Amino acid sequence: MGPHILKTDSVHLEFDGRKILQDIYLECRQGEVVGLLGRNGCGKSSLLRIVFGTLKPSYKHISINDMHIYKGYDKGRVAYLPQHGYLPQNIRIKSLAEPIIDPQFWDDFSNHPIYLKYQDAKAGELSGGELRQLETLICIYSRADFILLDEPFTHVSPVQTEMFKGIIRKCAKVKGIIVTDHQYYNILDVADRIVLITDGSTRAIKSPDDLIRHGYISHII
Ligand SMILES: Nc1ncnc2c1ncn2[C@@H]1O[C@H](COP(=O)(O)OP(=O)(O)OP(=O)(O)O)[C@@H](O)[C@H]1O
Repeated sequence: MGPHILKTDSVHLEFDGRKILQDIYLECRQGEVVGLLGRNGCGKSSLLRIVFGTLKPSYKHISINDMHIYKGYDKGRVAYLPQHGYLPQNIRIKSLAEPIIDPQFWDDFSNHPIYLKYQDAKAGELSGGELRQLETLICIYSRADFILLDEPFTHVSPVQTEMFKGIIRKCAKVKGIIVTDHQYYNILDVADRIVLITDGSTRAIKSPDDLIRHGYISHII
């Protein structure tokens, strides 16, 4: 069997009569990193939440290998790193992580310094940045076939960003990963393909110049 393919199509999302998403096609195959870009408020987080299953639009069609799925999180097929924390505060990190982490990546995860340091601590005992690091690692190394990452680079130091990019590339050898962040240069670096959301629609980006043409960046740094 070929690589699994997650397809998201025909999403229609409105808030209070305001159209947010209307002409969406987003595909992700196991083995690739798809970068999702777009201006503030264009609907990137909403789209990831729709794929994960925690936001219900008026219409959507989501499938894995052309089999319709209702909620990405069912059967753990899709994992999602939200912009804001998701780990419960009062359970030890070790107990939280063990059932979530993909066994093929357990050695990588469990030897990571942040896990070695905090495996017996509870989420509430970590600093904001440390917690973000740990949450991001747990999500990327999770058992899901498809990983959705919402702003993994935003609250971490440059050296952590480089480390995350390496882990994303490694895990994407066997998983499909969709990642969004306003650090677009890191997205351009880590992604195999770029999709931009503008005016409620997805557009395939072929070169950084397309990002200028669509008004997402004014120049390339
Ligand atoms: N629960 C809600 N009720 C009303 N409007 C909402 C709700 N959630 C999101 N929106 C609106 O939908 C639009 C898309 O929001 P979303 O968070 O998906 O954007 P985004 O592209 O992820 O933005 P950013 O880059 O700033 O994080 C925004 O205009 C936002 O105000």
